[in-house]
Amino acid sequence: MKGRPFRARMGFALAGIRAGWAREASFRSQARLAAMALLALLLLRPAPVWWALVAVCCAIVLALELVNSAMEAVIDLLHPGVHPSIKAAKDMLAGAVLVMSAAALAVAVAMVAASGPHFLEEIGL
Ligand SMILES: Nc1ncnc2c1ncn2[C@@H]1O[C@H](COP(=O)(O)OP(=O)(O)OP(=O)(O)O)[C@@H](O)[C@H]1O
Repeated sequence: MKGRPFRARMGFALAGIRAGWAREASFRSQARLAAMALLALLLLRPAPVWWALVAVCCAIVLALELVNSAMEAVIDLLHPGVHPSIKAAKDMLAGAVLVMSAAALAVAVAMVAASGPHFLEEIGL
């Protein structure tokens, strides 16, 4: 299975994103929030650094969500039963997504605070 051509590996990665979308409601919710962030960027048109910051935050949250789902799937396959260590592992994975989501929210608030006044001025308010 190793050493496949780049095109095939890209296909696997896209299939992974499609699987995350199809199987995980939380991935779909985070993807919708990322789309709203893009809309806010298009409306507010802040400095380029904000585009980069928001893009990196959205990408990390979505990537963590995929890692979370992948780990959960493997854990459930390897050990279908209930176990306190599995609870700890799954809760830590969820915690990782929460930590990054909080950071992304902070960046979004800072971006709106920084570029909101300029936007209101532009539209005459
Ligand atoms: N096999 C298990 N053993 C022990 N605790 C588990 C196990 N599976 C899930 N849990 C715990 O039960 C709680 C709910 O987990 P569950 O996976 O149902 O919901 P979730 O974390 O919201 O995931 P999802 O996003 O897939 O709905 C969590 O605290 C989780 O750690």
